[in-house]
Amino acid sequence: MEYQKILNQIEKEFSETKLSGKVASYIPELAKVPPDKFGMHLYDREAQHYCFGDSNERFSIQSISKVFTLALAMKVVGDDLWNRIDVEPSGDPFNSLSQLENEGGIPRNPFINAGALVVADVLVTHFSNPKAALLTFLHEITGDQTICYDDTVAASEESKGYRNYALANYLKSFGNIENDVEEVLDFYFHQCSLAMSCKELAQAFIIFVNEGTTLESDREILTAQQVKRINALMQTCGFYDEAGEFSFEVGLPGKSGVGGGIVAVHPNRYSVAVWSPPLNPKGNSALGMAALERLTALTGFSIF
Ligand SMILES: NC(=O)CC[C@H](N)C(=O)O
Repeated sequence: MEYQKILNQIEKEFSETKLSGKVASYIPELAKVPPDKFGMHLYDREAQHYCFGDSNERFSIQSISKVFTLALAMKVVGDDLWNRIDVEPSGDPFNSLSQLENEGGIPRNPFINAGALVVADVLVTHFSNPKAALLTFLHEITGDQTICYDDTVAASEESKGYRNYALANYLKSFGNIENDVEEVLDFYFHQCSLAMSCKELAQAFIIFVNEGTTLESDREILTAQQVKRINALMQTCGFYDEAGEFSFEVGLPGKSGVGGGIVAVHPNRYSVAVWSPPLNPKGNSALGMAALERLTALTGFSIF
């Protein structure tokens, strides 16, 4: 498959496009990111790299981090995790509070903020230094020791984190947060602040392409069964109330973040990351979704 040709075509097609959408501003630091950044990186199972644009520039991965924390939590607590979080699409925005009341404090899935806060709580319970444990995990799967948190972004989100404070306190009132709310939120804001490039994200997500094993170092990080479950969750819940639309347009499991990044995987073929900061009304990168739609249209295959 001539991936580089296809990527070049996507870059060309969108170079003239007038950007729609708005850069996230509820986290003040994110509002400073230039809206015209655009990059894409595809990494295939033969360990070949294809890219264009700003694919080597690090950006705030935000909710994409929820895939990493979920993977780590599944490794450390196994199926017990599912006593505290469900695996159903929410059909609601990522930061919604409303379902929690009717559903007794059990979040619909691990990718909405409520679910990710419970995952964060699991990691805070399990590790004496959860922030260091998450970095070690990322360094292991990417082989890159320089990936780290952006403390300025974490502090910026904390300063305006009213909704996540509300969610964490509400979950705690149902007994679904074990630790101190401040400690869980500090971990959560840091995981969201992780700075990674499209290339690094595509490399990290290759484990979801390659049955849980890294390509270059051949390390088994997750079992094939765990990968099946995480890919299923990305497919059904990775884009909140736009998960159906992403499936319909792109046809791959994936995860977005309000920093404008999207990562998607084609099991057994490739992982791909795209970055364009302006978001559509559902909080997903507008250009990123369009570019991935072109990728599966031009290659002629998706998982369906
Ligand atoms: N969808 C996202 O990327 C949201 C993550 C962001 N840190 C928040 O909690 O609001």
